[in-house]
Amino acid sequence: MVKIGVLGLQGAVREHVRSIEACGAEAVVIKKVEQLTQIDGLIIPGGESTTMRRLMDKYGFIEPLKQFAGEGKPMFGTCAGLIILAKKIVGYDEPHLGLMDITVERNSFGRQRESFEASLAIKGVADDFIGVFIRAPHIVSVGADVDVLATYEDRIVAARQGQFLGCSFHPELTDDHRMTQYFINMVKETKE
Ligand SMILES: NC(=O)CC[C@H](N)C(=O)O
Repeated sequence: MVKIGVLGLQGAVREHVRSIEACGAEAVVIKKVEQLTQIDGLIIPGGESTTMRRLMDKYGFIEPLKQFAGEGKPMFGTCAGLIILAKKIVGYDEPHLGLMDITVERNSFGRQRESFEASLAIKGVADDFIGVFIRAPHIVSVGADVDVLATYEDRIVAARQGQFLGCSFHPELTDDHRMTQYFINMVKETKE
């Protein structure tokens, strides 16, 4: 069985654990760098990217996570986690992990739409996936190696670049676990 880590510093950690377990995989909440050796893939959850970054610095996660990626291990960033993975963030000089070749914009769906749900067609996942968006970022542009998986109102909201998967919405907050399953399949394929 593959072991999927969920970065457990801040945000929707338990919800991802529940979704991973619903898919029949083992979930490990990652609170210490040493735990990274136990897992085959990592989910960086939604929450608040600036707070998460502060805790990543405090607990020394930045370099070890870059190394984890360097080993080819799959990583999935959802919402704030997507911002953490991105190479560029609109309005900021420096990225966080800077691993996935995308530019993201934070809180980009406007104040009046702080949170909403939308039905999405996600390539390789589902034609009718309910995406829960909470102060969500969107992907402004992608590099040549990045596959756009879903758009909403002409904005990119899910993408994949080889070992990296990212989405603007929270795929762990409903009982539809197909997006989580898609990531688990990426992890299985990498492990084989
Ligand atoms: N639901 C979320 O993860 C929101 C992301 C948050 N707006 C941020 O910029 O980090």
